[in-house]
Amino acid sequence: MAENGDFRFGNSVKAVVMPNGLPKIHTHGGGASAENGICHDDSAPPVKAQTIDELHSLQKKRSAPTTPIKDGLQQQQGNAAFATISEEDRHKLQLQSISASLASLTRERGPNLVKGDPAKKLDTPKVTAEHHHYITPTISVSDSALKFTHVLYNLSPAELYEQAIKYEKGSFITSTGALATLSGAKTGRSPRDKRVVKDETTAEELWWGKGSPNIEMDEHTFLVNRERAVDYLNSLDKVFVNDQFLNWDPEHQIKVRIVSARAYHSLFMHNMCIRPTPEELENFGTPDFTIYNAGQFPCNRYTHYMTSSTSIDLNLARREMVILGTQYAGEMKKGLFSVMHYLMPKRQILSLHSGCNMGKDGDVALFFGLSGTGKTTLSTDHNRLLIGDDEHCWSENGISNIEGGCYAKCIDLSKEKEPDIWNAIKFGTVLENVVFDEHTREVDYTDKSVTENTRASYPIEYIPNAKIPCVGPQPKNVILLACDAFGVLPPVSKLSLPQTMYHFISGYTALVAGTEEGIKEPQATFSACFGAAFIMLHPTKYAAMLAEKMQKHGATGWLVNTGWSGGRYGVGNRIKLGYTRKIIDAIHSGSLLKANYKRTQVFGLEIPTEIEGVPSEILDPINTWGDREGYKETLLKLGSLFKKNFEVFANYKIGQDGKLTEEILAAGPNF
Ligand SMILES: Nc1ncnc2c1ncn2[C@@H]1O[C@H](COP(=O)(O)OP(=O)(O)OP(=O)(O)O)[C@@H](O)[C@H]1O
Ligand SMILES: O=C([O-])CC(=O)C(=O)O
Ligand SMILES: [Ca+2]
Ligand SMILES: [Mn+2]
Repeated sequence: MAENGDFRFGNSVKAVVMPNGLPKIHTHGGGASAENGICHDDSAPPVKAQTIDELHSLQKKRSAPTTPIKDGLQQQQGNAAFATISEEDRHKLQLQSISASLASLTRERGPNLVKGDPAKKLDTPKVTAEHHHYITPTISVSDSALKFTHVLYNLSPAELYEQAIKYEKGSFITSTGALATLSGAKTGRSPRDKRVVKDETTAEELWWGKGSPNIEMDEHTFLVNRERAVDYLNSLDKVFVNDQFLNWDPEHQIKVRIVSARAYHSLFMHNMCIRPTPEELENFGTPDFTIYNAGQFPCNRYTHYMTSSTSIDLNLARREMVILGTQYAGEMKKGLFSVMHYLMPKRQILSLHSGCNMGKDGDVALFFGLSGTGKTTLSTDHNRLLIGDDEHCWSENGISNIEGGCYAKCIDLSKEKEPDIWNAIKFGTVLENVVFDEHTREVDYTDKSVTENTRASYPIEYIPNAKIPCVGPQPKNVILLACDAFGVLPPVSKLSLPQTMYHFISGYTALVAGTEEGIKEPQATFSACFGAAFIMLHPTKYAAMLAEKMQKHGATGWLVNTGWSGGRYGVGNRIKLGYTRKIIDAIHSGSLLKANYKRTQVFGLEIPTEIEGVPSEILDPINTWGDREGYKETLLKLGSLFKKNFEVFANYKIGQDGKLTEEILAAGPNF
């Protein structure tokens, strides 16, 4: 026993004072422990290891089964070629595919890849190493051709936590188990740095010019940036690779690959995209779309078109996206959303910046709105099934979520008002840019020290009543959310179809720029289709599809103001979330459809006179303003902002005959 170097405390321990003054601990040799009836800690069976290394090797067992080997019959039926090959070959194919993704387009060969963490020394990296050959290697190899890049492929959240905490500054575990991270200098998206390759096809198909989010770049510049990102990624010791899916409708699902430099990015996408089962992963094959996220590595300002150190580049023909100079993870999520806004309409499927939930009776509601208007907050509803909080497709099959997770705003998050989101912030959840107590690691959700755009990204199944698979039937209600900081839009109005189209194309919200001190002017924002930053085609294309689908399926449109009441920002207050929830309940239940309505001035909106659980006097905003003149003035001001914004759309025809266009124009403010 003593020879093994262990020692134990007991009444037989003798202290002998050593020359250095410290007592030497002396223990009895074996056998004597039970003698005096004192239970020693060797009463448990001894550990089944002779060395520490051996002990550690016992701790981990091989990962859960890959697909069970299919029986002969299934194989004959042509059930996936992958099932017939050995695991080793399958890994080889996977590495080959990743090496092809990461290959430079100009060098003779792709990077040397090896699977696994470089920190875990592998005896024989050559065995699993894989590179992608273009032509036979020549003698003129560069240093980069000699090094290995480790691939951390579809790691689990636990593994990604370890990577983040060990290697990424600013990564911590919060008191509820979430992974707190910093996204670096950028804490939001950079729409002015998002470029799209303009080629013969996209020049025709996409929306370009004033108001469009598609800032052009040429193919060559894209390749320059792509090479820069790929070289950067290959220069690292390791890269993270996620192979995942988008769209819960199996008929229109796409396969995406995300190559990134940070565990934070890998965990974020693990949460946000649809997670493949081990079997689906084995049969993944070649991705339909690939993101190269070089994160902190900037673009070269000498490169044509570059106006800052950040560039987010989309190439639809190559089905690739390159991210340079921003670590904000939302860039990947919303970049893929842009891709869906191109691919889906080609298949007559409408892509939507909306939340979606479903009642127990199968009634589906969509929640449109710009950032911060309440899509996530209101679609996450304890009494209903959550289909998704941000991105959906509307097809002949019904509604399907594009994503596998949610991305909730956290500023001022409270357990009482948003219990489901609060409880979703646990192990596996990425918490971006929040501030926490350095000792207890309790998050202070009111703290805006890093940014106001603090976020939580979690898998959708963290919401207890998530609807898995995330699909639902044709929608019954289409709810347009606006956070009106002017305080003149009614808390709820029922819309005609042309009005729904008018407000969908307008895409209005108004937030306040600086919320810190003093009263600042609310800033009206108009963003076509409630998501101009992500659409690829002209807004009227999406609007026509929405009109056609709403008409066909008899959906009712609503406009809900989740913003100010009782005066503009600085005078009034934001409508209580509890009231907005009651309004939404009345829409879902169908009771609001049967209410009595009156028509408002200027916007011509139909507003109900009564809603259960909501004080009737707030339903018409004029009642809540002390200053009636101020109300009228502000209402007219907002009306003219709407008119001015809509001017650019006045000349477009919507739908086949253009009849709807006249009706839509007439459905705007009238004064
Ligand atoms: N009456 C209200 N209705 C809805 N949300 C409210 C209301 N009052 C305050 N809020 C707050 O407004 C915010 C709405 O943000 P939410 O995350 O739902 O935005 P979102 O529409 O999902 O935006 P994004 O597209 O950026 O994710 C939440 O922080 C919520 O607590
Ligand atoms: O994309 C983001 O950063 C967050 C989001 O959902 C939006 O802005 O609509
Ligand atoms: Ca959201
Ligand atoms: Mn969003």
